[in-house]
Amino acid sequence: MTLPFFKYQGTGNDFVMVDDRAHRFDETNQALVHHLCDRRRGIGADGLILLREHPEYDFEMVYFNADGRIGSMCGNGGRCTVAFAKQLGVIASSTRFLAADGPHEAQIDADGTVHLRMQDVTGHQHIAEHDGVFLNTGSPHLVRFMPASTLAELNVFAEGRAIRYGNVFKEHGTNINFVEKPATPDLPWQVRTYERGVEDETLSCGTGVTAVALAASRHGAQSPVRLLTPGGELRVTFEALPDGAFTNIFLIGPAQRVFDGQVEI
Ligand SMILES: N[C@H](CCC[C@H](N)C(=O)O)C(=O)O
Repeated sequence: MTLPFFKYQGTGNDFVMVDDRAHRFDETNQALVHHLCDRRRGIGADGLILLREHPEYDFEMVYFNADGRIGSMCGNGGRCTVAFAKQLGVIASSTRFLAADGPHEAQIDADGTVHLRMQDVTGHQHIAEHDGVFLNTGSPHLVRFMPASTLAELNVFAEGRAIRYGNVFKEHGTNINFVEKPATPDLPWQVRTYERGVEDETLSCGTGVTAVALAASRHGAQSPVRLLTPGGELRVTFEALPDGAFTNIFLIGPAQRVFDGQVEI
């Protein structure tokens, strides 16, 4: 059997996109998703996304990590799914869709930039053992602020892996974002992320930079926050509430179609 697919990327976080409006893809088939995301034996991607019809929303986004596990939100994937929905003619330039963490709104500018509204974020936790702040922006994230000029040389794979499989997080896992504050406020915050489910550093993580922007607001960052990942620049806007929660959170950045094809399954 052949499966038609599209390949998208957002700041270097790449996804296999499947038009599954008819709900034919078996979402319990972890081995198949894992195979399709394999960079040597399959198409290759950090994750796979199904675009499905939904009775109350423009569409539903069903996200899987490269290891085949389903369940949490993906910010870069969300922007790519919005661009994909536009390509398919499912939406025009604005939409309301459903993802794993609930409803999202989004808009696409004429230049392809997608503004994706994220869920409100209510709490954050200091994790002393890992010298970081933990928050959930649709997916779980630890944010660790690094001393100046140390991020470029950091072994994100080794450091991230030690935290992800350490006592605090080993059961459910977490994504880990290492951050460097800019030397002057007009420059972007630099971020490198170890991603759960890929179990490696990726070029960019959308829910990750969202978590970084919110955590950085306690270190002087003001909305809009510019964030530079190895795969490119993203922006996050938000409103901080007096009780410590955040609302009106938007992740803003590009989403590009790379190629499409058919794969044997
Ligand atoms: N790359 C994604 C994050 C996926 C989250 C996933 N790695 C997990 O929490 O299991 C993003 O752009 O938000």
